Amino acid sequence: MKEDKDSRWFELECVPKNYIFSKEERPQNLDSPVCDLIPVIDLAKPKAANGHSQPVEEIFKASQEFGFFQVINHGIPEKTVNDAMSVFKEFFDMQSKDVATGIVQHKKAYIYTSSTDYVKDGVHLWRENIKHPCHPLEECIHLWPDKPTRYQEVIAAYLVEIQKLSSRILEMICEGLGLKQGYFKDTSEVQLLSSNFYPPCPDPSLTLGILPHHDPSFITLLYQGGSTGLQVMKDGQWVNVGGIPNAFVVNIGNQLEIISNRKLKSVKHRVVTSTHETRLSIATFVNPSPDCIIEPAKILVSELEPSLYTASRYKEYVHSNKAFGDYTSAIQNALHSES
Ligand SMILES: O=C(O)CCC(=O)C(=O)O
Ligand SMILES: [Fe+2]
Repeated sequence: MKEDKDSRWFELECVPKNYIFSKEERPQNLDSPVCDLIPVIDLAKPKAANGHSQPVEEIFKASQEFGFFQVINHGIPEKTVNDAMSVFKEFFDMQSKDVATGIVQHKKAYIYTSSTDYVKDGVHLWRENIKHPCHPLEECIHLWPDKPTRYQEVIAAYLVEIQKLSSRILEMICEGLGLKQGYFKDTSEVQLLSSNFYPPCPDPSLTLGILPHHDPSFITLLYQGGSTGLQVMKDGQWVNVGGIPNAFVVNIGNQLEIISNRKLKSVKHRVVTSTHETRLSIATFVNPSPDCIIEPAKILVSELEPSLYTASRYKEYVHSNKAFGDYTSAIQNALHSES
């Protein structure tokens, strides 16, 4: 660590031992190119004269093949997104200056974890994170951080837009699957926000920003600015997702894989670090409501295509899979344990 007491945990010349993953878990081939096969879908494309509109078909194909796609011309104002990014930047900057900051803050209904959060066999991720529930929005807002002072207002505005965009995308997925319109309407909400700050790392070949995982959501909408670092598993290889400013990365989560009876894929992904780039991301999880029973849609099950999953209540699924990591219960119960 530098002598300067204002220096932050990542301002180092070498990676400390407790951030080094085992040889098997370390990323390899960090220099591989961006995978330009992951579709970038223009949501402003005109509707086709008959049949499905073009985005519906593109979204469906991408969700089958990659479980991931990016959307552009999505209608969320640039200012709303930029404001949210700058609030998170300020939030993470403030954490390092706040002497009272513990390793984990579980204040009100948000959970901040610093870089010294053991994730795997005593190894830390190269990141800081904040998570909080978002639904119902009016009940959640005042439980979020109140510093920076704009946090609650700016993030609420961002989530209103994300809710609209995610409903639109889910409707297109419905159409692609042949489910009736509004299939997800009353059972899906933007339930959880998780923002990550991944600073530059002296040796990215030793560290990870986030472990390989599947999302426990219907869909996840991720804003990553123009930065790189997100990798997706494709045919047994990690491939890089390109950084496109103003685009949202959308991925299919486990619950939609179940409902679609595996027509759509929930695909493993992770984040690797960079020597020179700071990555700031905002992930928003569109999840089923806690009491929703998740099972393959009846019309997608037949004698030829039998159900591949048994029904389970979403909240039970979340608890038994520790879907949101060590703080799963705290997150699920956040609204009822205000302190
Ligand atoms: O921070 C990122 O870019 C990835 C986040 C992610 O995959 C998640 O939170 O599930
Ligand atoms: Fe994820």
